[in-house]
Amino acid sequence: MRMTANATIDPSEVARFDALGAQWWDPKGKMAPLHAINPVRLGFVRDVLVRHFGHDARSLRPLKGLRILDIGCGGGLLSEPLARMGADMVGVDPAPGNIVVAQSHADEAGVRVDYRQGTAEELADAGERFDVVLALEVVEHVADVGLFLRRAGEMVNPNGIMIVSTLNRTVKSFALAIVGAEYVLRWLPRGTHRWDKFITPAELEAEMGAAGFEMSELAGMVFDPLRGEWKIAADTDVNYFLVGKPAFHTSEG
Ligand SMILES: C[S@@+](CC[C@H](N)C(=O)[O-])C[C@H]1O[C@@H](n2cnc3c(N)ncnc32)[C@H](O)[C@@H]1O
Repeated sequence: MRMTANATIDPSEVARFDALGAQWWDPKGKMAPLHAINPVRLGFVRDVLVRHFGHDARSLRPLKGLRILDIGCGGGLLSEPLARMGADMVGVDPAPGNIVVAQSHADEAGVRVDYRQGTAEELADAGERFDVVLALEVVEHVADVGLFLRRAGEMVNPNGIMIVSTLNRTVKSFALAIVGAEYVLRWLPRGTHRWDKFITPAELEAEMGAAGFEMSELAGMVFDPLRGEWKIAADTDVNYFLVGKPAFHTSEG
């Protein structure tokens, strides 16, 4: 496997994702939790973007006209549906196996996504610019969160937006995301997450600030056991989203 040596890369993390292959798109496989949260997070991303850019939420292609970068795109679980919503999608991931899976799935589905094997840093160095930069469920797997966000942030247009989702570092997240999800329910393979790499919203906001972004929205995502589904909520104790706008350009979308 060829992998780019890079400051934000934790090679053992990337190797684990690289080995997933067909598991990426199996809703009952190792990535089942991502499939379970996908409708809710796609709805959240769509709503944030429609509001920010003043698009028509009822349109069949509400993201038309937006160039979006999905950093750490994995098998393409986000890139593909966002492309269906009309976005001009670029998906980047350092794991070559992920890009092979994502590309062949998109080809079979007839969806156009520009997938690239590489890192945020490489795209930033190449001068790429986007209306939207997404890093969903990625920062807890990178080697240097501050550097990752700075390089990702460089690619956001002045009127653009960055959305990051991750896991909070709380007693509750240790109980639910590590003990519950990996050991009791076995939703995820053991060792998928390291609790010490989780980041609190205040820490993430500070890192985003250092990258030149101010927080415009903080939202939690929780599992509703009565309905058996995930939903957006004020509770950020375990899973959460942080939306940031370039700090020097705050008033309009
Ligand atoms: C939990 S998966 C999330 C995949 C996708 N974002 C999603 O939510 O469906 C984490 C992904 O981040 C990628 N990754 C790890 N370190 C990275 C880095 N430094 N830069 C970009 N992506 C990275 C992994 O290869 C993996 O595909």
